[in-house]
Amino acid sequence: MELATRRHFFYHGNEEYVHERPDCHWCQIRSFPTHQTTPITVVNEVDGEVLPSNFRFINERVFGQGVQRAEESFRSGCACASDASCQYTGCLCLADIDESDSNDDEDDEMNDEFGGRGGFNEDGSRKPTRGSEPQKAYAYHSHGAKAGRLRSKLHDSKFPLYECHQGCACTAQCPNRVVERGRTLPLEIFRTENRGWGVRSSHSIKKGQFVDCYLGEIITSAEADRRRAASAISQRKDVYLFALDKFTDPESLDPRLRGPPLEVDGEFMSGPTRFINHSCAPNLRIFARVGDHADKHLHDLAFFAIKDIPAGVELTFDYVDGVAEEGEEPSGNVEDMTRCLCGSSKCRKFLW
Ligand SMILES: C[S@@+](CC[C@H](N)C(=O)[O-])C[C@H]1O[C@@H](n2cnc3c(N)ncnc32)[C@H](O)[C@@H]1O
Repeated sequence: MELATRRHFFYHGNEEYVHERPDCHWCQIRSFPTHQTTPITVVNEVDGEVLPSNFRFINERVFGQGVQRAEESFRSGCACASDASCQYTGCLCLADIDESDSNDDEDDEMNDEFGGRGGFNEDGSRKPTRGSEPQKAYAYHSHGAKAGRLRSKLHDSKFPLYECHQGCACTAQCPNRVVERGRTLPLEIFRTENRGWGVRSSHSIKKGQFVDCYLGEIITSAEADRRRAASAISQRKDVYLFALDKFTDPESLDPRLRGPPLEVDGEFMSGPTRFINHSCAPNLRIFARVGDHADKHLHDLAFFAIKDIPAGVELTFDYVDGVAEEGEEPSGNVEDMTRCLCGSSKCRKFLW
């Protein structure tokens, strides 16, 4: 433990050191309401390194300059009288879908969850849409042992997840509020042997289970470009910047969706997911999640498990998901590229 942090750790209650609290990672983590139930912890059993002192833990996203939620008058939610209704087409949050799309299967494999009846093709691609809005489907298993987990057909897809939210008539227990309810797992940031910090959980995680969101400062694309240009880590700055481009469409009637999209910068303020490393054979994937449809330009980035993950196994995602193919030869000068140390048999050898 860093000397200053060590002193602070033992004397954080002492008024003399109260000014150090905002910069103390331990105080930041400890202040979160989830600290008692699903804490974030930091361990280093490898070397003397501590988390970057210019990094701050946050538990909700921060809006940068020029970034705003939709005005109240544009906001809307479902009017479902019971939470159970939010799994069906009558729910405004899933409104554009055919009756047959909203099936209620308990088990994908047995019932072929979307079974050709729903809004998805066999390869996970979306079926043709009616009108300009894409169809929406209830993304989670509705009951049984898998309740609340992402349906298997979505694991390989790029579909956004449409959830109920605070503006809806349903309750906070509505089954279609998985991401909104937040992280339900403790996460540990740990020092890896060769890739800096990584993340794991002391709990086993089931395939389809929600893990956490990628948090950070939401900034305009102009500000993101400015930060890229000014960054001490040059093009690697991109590893902390995620574009909120799921709904970007130059022809959109909504000017906020015409692009360029907003971006999330997690380098200096974020949650534990900012420390998740890359693997060419990952156990997590990121999905765009929408609550209020008026806030599509601010959609969430939600990590879900795409495999059963035993307790203590490192959590990883593919940094270039869908861009790089297995066995693809690296383009560019290999000397200038960063070697991938994921260790998987499917390793593509380079990060970028
Ligand atoms: C988003 S950060 C992940 C957390 C990081 N390990 C840390 O200590 O802050 C991304 C950086 O982690 C390292 N990294 C992540 N995955 C890696 C991998 N598979 N092989 C080598 N380095 C990796 C690279 O240095 C990369 O720039």
